[in-house]
Amino acid sequence: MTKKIGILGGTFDPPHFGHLLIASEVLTELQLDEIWFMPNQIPPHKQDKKFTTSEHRFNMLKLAVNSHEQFHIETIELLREGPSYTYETLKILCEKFPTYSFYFIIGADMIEYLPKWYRVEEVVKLVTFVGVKRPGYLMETKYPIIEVEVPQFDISSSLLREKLRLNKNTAYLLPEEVKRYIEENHLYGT
Ligand SMILES: Nc1ncnc2c1ncn2[C@@H]1O[C@H](COP(=O)(O)OP(=O)(O)OP(=O)(O)O)[C@@H](O)[C@H]1O
Ligand SMILES: O=C(O)c1ccc[n+]([C@@H]2O[C@H](COP(=O)([O-])O)[C@@H](O)[C@H]2O)c1
Repeated sequence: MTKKIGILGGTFDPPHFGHLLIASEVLTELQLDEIWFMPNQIPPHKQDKKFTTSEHRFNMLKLAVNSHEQFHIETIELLREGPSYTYETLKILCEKFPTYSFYFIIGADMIEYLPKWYRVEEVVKLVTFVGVKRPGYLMETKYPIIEVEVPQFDISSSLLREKLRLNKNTAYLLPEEVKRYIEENHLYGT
């Protein structure tokens, strides 16, 4: 069976409504069958930073995507040790699902960073990149990208980590279930 799959790769530390918004908009605009949220083990470009454990990031993502029947989690990168190079991942997924077409969703910050991706020239042959705007970043790139217009939402995991650390209001920025999980597990200084 052929399927059109959108992949949203990320660190999801924590997942927020910006992630869910772009996934939902791309799903409907491109008439995809499913979105696979794909948390990485070690983001290739942030190898020197510290992250919340894979287990907590996975659990939070599960709570975030639970209520949407076309949203799924792909754990391939979480199960692989070392930096999660997208090229390595996509090679495996394309072999495993030869009849699927993959659409890799990235925000404008990542579009700027694409020239530094490991074997990006090969990556563009494996997937269609779908770019979405993000406040403060340009959409310009020499790589082939489909742009999907989404309402811009100036929110990031870094902003949320900071707000949670300072015990500031996070209502309407992330799902309540995720917020509850963060508090119960005392993540981000809560
Ligand atoms: N508010 C947003 N608008 C558009 N794209 C977004 C938004 N938030 C995240 N993305 C995109 O989602 C993907 C995964 O992002 P990631 O999990 O790293 O979250 P982040 O908010 O960018 O995190 P951090 O602040 O820690 O860098 C990336 O392609 C990123 O560009
Ligand atoms: O493969 C690479 O070289 C590469 C470099 C930077 C980012 N990525 C991937 O791009 C996605 C978004 O990254 P991030 O850091 O915003 O979570 C995520 O799936 C990363 O693994 C991939």
